[in-house]
Amino acid sequence: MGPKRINLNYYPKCPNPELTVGVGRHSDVSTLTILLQDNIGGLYVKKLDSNSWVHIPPIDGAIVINIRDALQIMNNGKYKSIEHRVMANGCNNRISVPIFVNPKPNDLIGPLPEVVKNGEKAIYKQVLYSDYVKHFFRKAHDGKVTVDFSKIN
Ligand SMILES: O=C(O)CCC(=O)C(=O)O
Ligand SMILES: [Fe+2]
Repeated sequence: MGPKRINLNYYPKCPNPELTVGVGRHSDVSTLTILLQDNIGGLYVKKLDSNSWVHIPPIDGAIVINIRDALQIMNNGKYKSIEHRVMANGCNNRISVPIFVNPKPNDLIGPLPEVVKNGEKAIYKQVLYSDYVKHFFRKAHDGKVTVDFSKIN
C-alpha cells in the first residue's frame, strides 16, 4: 500500500441546492477510497452502464469503501471504479472524510501480470501514477474520462 491522503470536506447548507453542485461527477484516482460520512446524506453513485444515480444513505457506524481508477487499471477493467457526486443540501451542513489509498507517485500502474497471464489482452498501458494524478487535476470533474488516459488505443 502506498501513501494515504485524507480530505476533510465541509459542505455548507445552500439555500438553493438545485442551482449548485456539492461535488461534480468524477471517479477518484486512488486504488481504494474509504469514506466516513455524517448523517446528512447527499452522496450518489452512478449505476454502471446506465444514467441513473443511486443515493448512498449514511448508516450509523459504517464506512463506504469503493474501488477507484488505479485498481480498475490494475485488474484490467474487471472491477470498475465508481462514478460519484455529492448534491448540496438546502437545510443542513455536511461533513465527509475520505481516505484515499494510493499507489506511490513513482509506481507504474497497469494491468497486473497475474491478471493478464492467461493471454488476456491488456486494455490499459503502464502509466506513471504521478502522471495519472496530474492529468486528473488538470481538468474539471468530468465523470470517468480520466481512466481513458491509460487506455491502449
Ligand atoms: O463527500 C463525499 O461523500 C465524497 C467526496 C468525494 O467524492 C471526494 O472527496 O472525492
Ligand atoms: Fe470522490
